[in-house]
Amino acid sequence: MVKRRVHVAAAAIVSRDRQEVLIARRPSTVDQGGLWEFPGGKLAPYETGFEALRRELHEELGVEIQRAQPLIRVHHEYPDKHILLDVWQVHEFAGEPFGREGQAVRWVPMEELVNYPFPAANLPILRAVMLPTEYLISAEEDDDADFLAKLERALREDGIRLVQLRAKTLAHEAYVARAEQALALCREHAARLLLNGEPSLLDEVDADGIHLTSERLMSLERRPIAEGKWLSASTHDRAQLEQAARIGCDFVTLSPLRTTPTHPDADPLGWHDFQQLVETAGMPVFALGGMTRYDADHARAVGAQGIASIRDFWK
Ligand SMILES: Nc1nc2c([nH]c(=O)n2[C@@H]2O[C@H](COP(=O)(O)OP(=O)(O)OP(=O)(O)O)[C@@H](O)[C@H]2O)c(=O)[nH]1
Ligand SMILES: [Mg+2]
Repeated sequence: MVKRRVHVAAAAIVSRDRQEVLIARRPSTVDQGGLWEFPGGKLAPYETGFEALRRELHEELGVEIQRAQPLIRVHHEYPDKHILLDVWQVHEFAGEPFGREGQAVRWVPMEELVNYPFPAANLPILRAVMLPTEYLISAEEDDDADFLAKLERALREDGIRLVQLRAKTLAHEAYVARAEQALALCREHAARLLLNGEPSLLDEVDADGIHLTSERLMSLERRPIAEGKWLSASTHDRAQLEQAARIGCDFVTLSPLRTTPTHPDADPLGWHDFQQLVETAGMPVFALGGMTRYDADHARAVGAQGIASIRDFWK
């Protein structure tokens, strides 16, 4: 049997302060009734995703979208159909949203989203909504004071909210000590800190998660940390992306987009191959390798969550 292919446009409407997101409950009489969802619906013939989004949000919530940006595309196999969820982050709209079709509609704080039952296809969307568009990877620094000053600047001036502590040259004790300091600073700025290293590091430092090197990623059989923590990984090709999905990574970096001074011999992916790999990744993907924040909009346009960088944020 050839499965029906359904293309759906859906909206993550995020409050101005980025603290809350609007969700709606599907009426109990329809497919997946009673579950919560991001408002939206199927594309009509000849409609683009964005046109469908505008029409559906008018029909379902009574609002007019003014500014939206692609957030994530999720392919999902339901028993009876293949569904493509084409999700947009809505930044500006006119009107006061309400359930025009009688459905419950609610603004929910980001960290409470996990308490609402969503369709199976929605997990990557929840992750994408909660993540920022910029992922800072820290540079090697010999001195703790220099390290903290640069991290503090990035948090304060660049508004960084997601940090990976990468420090290959530090011995274990020194790494743990630096991680404690970085964590305190990140907390002050409501930023999340992931530790690049062994998953067991979380037993020593109560950071927000672990970032796996691609080598460590490939050696694992299952997710090595609790669901409540974030798990990210470095990937470079389809096999690694598939492994990341298999063990339940929350998001990944995919590199190198461009050649960089740190990895001069690596073959760059370029935007075309990057886009193809991201399309079926099934989780948020940060573009890495020669990226600056000026690449973030383009990265989003080809399906990425945003950009990851050392150099652009480490000053
Ligand atoms: N809108 C929306 N649909 C979702 C989400 N997650 C998810 O699996 N779906 C599925 O995508 C499909 C979208 O259908 P829909 O019922 O919203 O479509 P629609 O508004 O055009 O409704 P209609 O067919 O009654 O006119 C359903 O099979 C639904 O279960 C989500 O977050 N938002
Ligand atoms: Mg709908």
